[in-house]
Amino acid sequence: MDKCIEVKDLTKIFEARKVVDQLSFDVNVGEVYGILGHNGAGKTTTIESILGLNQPDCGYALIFGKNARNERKILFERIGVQLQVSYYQDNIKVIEVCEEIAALYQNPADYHQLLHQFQLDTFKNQYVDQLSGGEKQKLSLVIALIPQPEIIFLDELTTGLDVVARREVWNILKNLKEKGMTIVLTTHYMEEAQYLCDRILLLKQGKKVIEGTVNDIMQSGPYQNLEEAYLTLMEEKQ
Ligand SMILES: Nc1ncnc2c1ncn2[C@@H]1O[C@H](COP(=O)(O)OP(=O)(O)OP(=O)(O)O)[C@@H](O)[C@H]1O
Repeated sequence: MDKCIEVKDLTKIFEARKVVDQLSFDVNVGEVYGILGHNGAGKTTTIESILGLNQPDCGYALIFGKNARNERKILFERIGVQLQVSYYQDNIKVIEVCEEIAALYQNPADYHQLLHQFQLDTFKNQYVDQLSGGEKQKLSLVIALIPQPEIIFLDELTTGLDVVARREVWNILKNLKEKGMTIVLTTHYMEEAQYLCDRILLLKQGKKVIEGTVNDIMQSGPYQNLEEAYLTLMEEKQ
């Protein structure tokens, strides 16, 4: 299997505390890879290191064999990103954000179609800061998909979505996976991880607890479901 992301001994220190601690893992092309862990486990920091948004103190992270800090321009066209906190210009409308983002890429997706797919048609002329939390989440996924990326990074994408919207997003992500897209996501929803992820990494205080398919993780103990496995494994590794 071809790997498109390689993380090796990644360590990030904030204020003398290792929030990511010698973390190593690979993501294969076409895989949905989920990073799970309690609040503050280091999930976002790991993604930010991979994306070159922070400088690791030790180790490295590569996308398509390249360091995102040094080769941002080359990687830019190939990656879509949705982060937990998105900043938009003041007084900008949904359609204007999409136009601006699309203008940055050589071969952007048809954002009208994406807005339609995410049922955001009716909000095209609404100001972004007037959108509900869930609508903003959906817009952030539209924006991540505009580059027609090969890999998308989704940081708690479905947090704040209602049950129906969450399932719609799951189906969209399944379709993207079927078309060969690689997806790296973080989530606090076990059901979501179980439904979407080919492999899962459990992270605790920046360290790998276990990595594998849902089946691998379930078979690592006498667990009834993924949530029980998660709670037990996270508890054990004190
Ligand atoms: N710029 C920073 N300066 C200092 N500490 C930071 C900084 N960024 C993150 N941290 C700390 O690093 C730890 C890991 O944060 P991170 O955002 O990666 O966690 P997370 O697993 O994504 O959590 P959550 O599930 O709550 O989103 C936290 O304790 C956080 O307070």
